[in-house]
Amino acid sequence: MTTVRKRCLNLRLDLLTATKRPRLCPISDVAATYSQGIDLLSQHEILKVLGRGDGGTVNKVRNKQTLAVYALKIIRGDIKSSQELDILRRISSPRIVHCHQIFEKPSGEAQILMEYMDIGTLDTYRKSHGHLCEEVIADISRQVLKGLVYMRSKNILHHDIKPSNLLINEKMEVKIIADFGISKIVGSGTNHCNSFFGTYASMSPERFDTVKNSEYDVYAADAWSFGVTTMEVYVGYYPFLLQEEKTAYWLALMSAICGGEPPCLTNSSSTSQFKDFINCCLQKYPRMRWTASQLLLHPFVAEQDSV
Ligand SMILES: Nc1ncnc2c1ncn2[C@@H]1O[C@H](COP(=O)(O)OP(=O)(O)OP(=O)(O)O)[C@@H](O)[C@H]1O
Repeated sequence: MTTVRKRCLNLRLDLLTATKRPRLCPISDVAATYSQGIDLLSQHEILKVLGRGDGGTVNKVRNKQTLAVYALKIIRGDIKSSQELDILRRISSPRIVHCHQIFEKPSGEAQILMEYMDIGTLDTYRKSHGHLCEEVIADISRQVLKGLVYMRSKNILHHDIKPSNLLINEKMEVKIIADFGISKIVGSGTNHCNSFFGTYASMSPERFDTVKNSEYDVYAADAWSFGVTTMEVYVGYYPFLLQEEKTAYWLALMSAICGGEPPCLTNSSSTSQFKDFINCCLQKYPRMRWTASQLLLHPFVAEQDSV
């Protein structure tokens, strides 16, 4: 059996039907407008396909009249879509990829017109730029944490924070991708941790524990995923050492996340502040883990944001 470092991407536990959908809270403000019966695809020229996810396809498009460039996500009608749209309607933050318009077809297809993030995902940015220094990581962290704090203020869990769900534009603004087919709106009476959507690799230990997880602050899961993301972007690989098991890969991943000690920065070139910051994110027990608001006050992030 070889020990390997392996990124587990896009693996989803197929428990959709076994999980109760959360009750929706009243929508307090509307960020995206509804396109009044106008098919957004017909108003735009497709320039290229930016990517394909579980929920649909994202295209780079240009408005035929204004020539403005956007990202247009086309979602097949499925169980995830309506909640994704509910969440999109709740959010408006400079730290979340902005959604301009939504159009729903009677067939169930939804079209979401978003701001175009020209640099791409943090994952591709890191791969093309090689090692990112602590200063850059601190700047990225600060922006993502502000996004998480905002989401919390709207009672939204992301549940899939990872490098490929963070987008960057040429101004080096980092925004959380509106991949909210996985996210949850927190209402009462629902166990939000008892949900295995999302990428295994970014899941916090308590999300694997269906017995105890209702005892914890559900938002702690996003802080953990943020910590794993930050460490991965810095060291350049997924930070858990996994025993490769051909028959039960997800069990190996679960045992690494739940059974072992959380990863930490051991290299002498990292500052003690950064090591401590990672340590605060990757606390195995959610009650010990810092919240996004607390992490924003950590010296690793706060000292460059003191104005
Ligand atoms: N606003 C945007 N600007 C630029 N590129 C985008 C934008 N939104 C998405 N993309 C690109 O499209 C890809 C697919 O995005 P999408 O949200 O559909 O799927 P995903 O998050 O990769 O997968 P899944 O939905 O299965 O989690 C992204 O990885 C990114 O490269």
